[in-house]
Amino acid sequence: MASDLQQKALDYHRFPKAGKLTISPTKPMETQSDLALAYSPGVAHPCLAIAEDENQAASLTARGNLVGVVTNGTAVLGLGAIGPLASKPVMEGKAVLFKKFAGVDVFDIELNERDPEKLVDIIAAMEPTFGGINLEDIKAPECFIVEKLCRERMNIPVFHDDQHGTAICVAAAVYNALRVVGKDIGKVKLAACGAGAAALACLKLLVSLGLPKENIVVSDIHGVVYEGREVEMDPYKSEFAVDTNMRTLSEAVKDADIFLGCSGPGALTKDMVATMGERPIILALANPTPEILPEEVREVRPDAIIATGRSDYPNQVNNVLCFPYLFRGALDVGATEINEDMKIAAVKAIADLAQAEQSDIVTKAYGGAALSFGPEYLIPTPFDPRLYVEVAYAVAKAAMDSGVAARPVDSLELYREKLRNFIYRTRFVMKPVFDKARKQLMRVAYAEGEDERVLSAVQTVVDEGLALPILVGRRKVIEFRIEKMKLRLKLDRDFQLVDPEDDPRYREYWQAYHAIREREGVDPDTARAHIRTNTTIIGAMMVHLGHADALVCGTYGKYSKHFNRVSGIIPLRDGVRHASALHLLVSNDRALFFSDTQVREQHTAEELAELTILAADEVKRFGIEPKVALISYSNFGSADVPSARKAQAALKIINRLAPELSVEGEMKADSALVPEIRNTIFPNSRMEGAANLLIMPDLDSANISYNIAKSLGNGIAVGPILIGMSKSVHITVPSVTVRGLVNITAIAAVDAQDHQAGTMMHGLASRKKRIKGDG
Ligand SMILES: NC(=O)C1=CN([C@@H]2O[C@H](COP(=O)(O)OP(=O)(O)OC[C@H]3O[C@@H](n4cnc5c(N)ncnc54)[C@H](OP(=O)(O)O)[C@@H]3O)[C@@H](O)[C@H]2O)C=CC1
Ligand SMILES: CC(=O)C(=O)O
Ligand SMILES: [Mg+2]
Repeated sequence: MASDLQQKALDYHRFPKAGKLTISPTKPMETQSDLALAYSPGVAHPCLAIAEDENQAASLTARGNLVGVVTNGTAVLGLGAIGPLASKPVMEGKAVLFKKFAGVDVFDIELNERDPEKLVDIIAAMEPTFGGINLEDIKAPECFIVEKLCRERMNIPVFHDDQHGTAICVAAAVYNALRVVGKDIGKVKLAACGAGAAALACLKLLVSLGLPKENIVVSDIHGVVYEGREVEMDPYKSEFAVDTNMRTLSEAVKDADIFLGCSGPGALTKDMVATMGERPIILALANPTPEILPEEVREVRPDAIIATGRSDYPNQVNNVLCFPYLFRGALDVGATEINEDMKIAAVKAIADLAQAEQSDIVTKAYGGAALSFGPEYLIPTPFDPRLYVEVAYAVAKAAMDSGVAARPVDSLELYREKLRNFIYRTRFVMKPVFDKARKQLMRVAYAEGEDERVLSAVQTVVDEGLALPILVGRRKVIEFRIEKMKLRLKLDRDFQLVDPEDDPRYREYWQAYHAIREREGVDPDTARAHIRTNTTIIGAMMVHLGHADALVCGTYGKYSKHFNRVSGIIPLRDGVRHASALHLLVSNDRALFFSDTQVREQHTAEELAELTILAADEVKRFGIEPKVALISYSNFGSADVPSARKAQAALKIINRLAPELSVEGEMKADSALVPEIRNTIFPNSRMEGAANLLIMPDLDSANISYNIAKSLGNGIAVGPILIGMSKSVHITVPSVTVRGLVNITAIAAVDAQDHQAGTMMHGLASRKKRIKGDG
């Protein structure tokens, strides 16, 4: 297992390109004119503007979003002083986390310098380069000096992540854990193992939150840090020295309510844990190997609440929950430092997220109800997209309130909106769907099982544990292509096969198919021929007969043909008149849904209203609150054209059937997407902010606008998602990519789960019944 991880980690870093980072330009450099602007002579102008007013650097260069992750490699994770070069993978890792989780750019700087004062000189000299400095893995006590002097000398945030990032997450976890066990922070006893950067900062923050200092006993490698100790002491440790006869960690741990480990592997034993107080809280945070493993704790103390720094156990208390978002907030308002108010704001935001009542949207975003506040969920998971919004917002606000924001935002509400937009990029957009798909594996049939894109996608589906694939296709062809493509797929282990040329269910399928379609001109011979030759029909029959939970088809041929075949077998959902298709486009700053992009050429007002409600339900599956705009050539009655009248009528029906929906119209696309434009012409819009679901008047406009948006931007397309069917059937398009097939598989799987559980969103039938009931 360990060597498997080792090999995987080495391969991950080595291939396809060495390391984890690259630099990519944000401006075009295609023409001579670009060259003249980016470099000499044009570049002189931004230089002179900054020489005149240094604040201009924030808008003329990347500095305002650039953080230096700086180390000297003296306390690299729990690996010790392995040196600056060996620390580089960790620093590149931090850089990737900054970028992926919070859009912050990072240069990782590994310095060959152990002398704290010289280190400060080097770091301070880099101030013109950066908007902030994240000190990393510099050992105590030098790190305290480095941080203090840098903060004094520099006018940008300097933050030692191992101290304060860890402390913020620990404080949030302890605060929540105490709530779970019903203990008072003012009365608990804490034993700390490790008296370095992380441990001492955690203790300071906990004391400032009300944990009495006299209730804390700290140990390091030499045992308890007591008053009068002379071995390996420094002023920072001395602050926590207590007047006690205890000399060992075992003595300190006895009857303690909390163990805080920021030391090294295996420092806490089962025997020690056995002596702790009732319902002990154990934070074993050394990385990569904690002070004790959760399973060892459970052997002796099943009543314990356990957190580690690792991602493979529940309750990952790791500074990754904090540093990307804290810097996001600080940079966005040009904070000159990170002060106590900003840290406390981050603690509160993180703690509140785990405790927050989860709306059905958030529950869906986490793939079901599993994550509810309690012993196994004290603190949000690192992939929780809400961290980005809530922590950055809280920190930016605290910076502004405490007067350290050099560039305060005009409106905190608009700022929050901007943060929300960031997280809805594909990684986050698809994640809730992927998580839910993994929870209960569905059997997904692929009608074009011989297609190489399908085979590649199925490899990913198997690797990521998203579904149980069933390939429809000829055995020989599939086996040959798997071999040729060097895939690792194995029949029966990884996927099931339905071979149209040789399947024992042939007779059952054609007879059932004939029974469905005998009054539509399908005689037994035609039924036999269809089942022998048409894989979409086979796939749809599998779903109909319960041999598969979902169908994915459409990698070749016309959408309408696939749709006609599928809809001849799988009826519409109760209360739905017509199926429709939804496309999602995820760009850098937003997730935008378009409907109906594939199915019907024209819609009546009633049909438009119904497809809007169904599409909005689908949007909620992504954990996104739909904001719907009915798009037209006309802006709120500015033109008397049929599409405008249709949208106006549809809006009335939607308001009656789904009064809770945030929907407006009719409006032009720019009014929908740019609230400032809409507000000047129609200030009383019921839908606030930018729309994320665009309902187009007809198929042409939906498909054309979606394709233009897709081609112009660098957005990632998801879909089409077929909505309105009574079972999970999804028809993709011939241009689909492998990633697109993986995405639609997860969507089909989740759709199938909801159909099986009967948890499709409110639906039209129940809405219509309710309206009738209301009279
Ligand atoms: N989960 C998280 O988010 C984070 C976890 N950490 C982890 O915390 C640990 C310490 O990091 P950091 O504070 O930056 O490093 P420092 O080098 O500043 O401090 C390490 C401290 O741990 C003590 N220590 C080491 N091994 C043992 C042991 N076996 N028993 C008792 N004490 C021990 C050292 O004692 P002495 O002074 O006597 O050498 C020192 O006091 C690392 O494992 C790191 O991975 C750190 C930051 C964040
Ligand atoms: C997480 C981290 O920063 C550490 O273990 O050092
Ligand atoms: Mg660290």
